[in-house]
Amino acid sequence: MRFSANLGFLWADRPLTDAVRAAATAGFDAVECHWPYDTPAQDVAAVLRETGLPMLGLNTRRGNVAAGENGLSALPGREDEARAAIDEAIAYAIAIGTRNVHVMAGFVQGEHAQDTFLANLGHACRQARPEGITILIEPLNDYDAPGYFLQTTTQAEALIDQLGAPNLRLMFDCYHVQLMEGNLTRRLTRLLPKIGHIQFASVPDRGAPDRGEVNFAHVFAHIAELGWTAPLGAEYRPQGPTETTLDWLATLR
Ligand SMILES: O=C(O)[C@H](O)C(=O)CO
Ligand SMILES: [Mg+2]
Repeated sequence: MRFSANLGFLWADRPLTDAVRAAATAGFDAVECHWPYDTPAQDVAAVLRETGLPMLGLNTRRGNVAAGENGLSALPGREDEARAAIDEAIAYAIAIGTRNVHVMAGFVQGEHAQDTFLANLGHACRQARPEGITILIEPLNDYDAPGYFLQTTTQAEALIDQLGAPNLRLMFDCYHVQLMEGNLTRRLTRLLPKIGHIQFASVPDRGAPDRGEVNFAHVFAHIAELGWTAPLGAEYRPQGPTETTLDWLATLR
């Protein structure tokens, strides 16, 4: 199994460039991040060259974070901002060689939200495709992100089918999926052709994967049996310094 350190949570107390170095030292095979925009892309590109780690993915900006926003792309009336955030994310991804951009939907419900999300995703897929970039959508659980537009893999699958863009895929975060829908291994098997990236954390406390209600040794073995070889994203909140939470890296590899 290969693993990617999600630097939105792991080593989140360090500048992004130092966090990349820490992930390389700890033995990760790749990194991914949430919102890298405060760090110049050329600095990130340089540290990725230095360490040899790929940055697998990044997110579009959330909007007005102080006002509690968590993405713009399903918000009716905010299309210009949403598309600017998408274009910015794709440009940043190109600059650092990242192949996945997660387009964040936002807190909103309803039919207009669905139409808006589909239209903005269409824009994202069209912009990203010539660059070889995949657009990801990720269902978030309703306990941590109440009212988020995209909450289940069933909903994400319907959106992917409806848009029909070859470079639109599902970010399957085992943590969110277990909380909302469960049945992880059957769901991974069925959805595999539509999955662009897989993430994990213990459930329900979003800690390291060697605890909680999900047996990740079993889930990871199943993912390997399915033929998935890309690094899996460790997106958990370390309780204490990240280095002290990495025993699982040796045992689950
Ligand atoms: O929270 C998550 O699971 C995400 O992967 C993310 O990118 C930020 O919401
Ligand atoms: Mg996630």
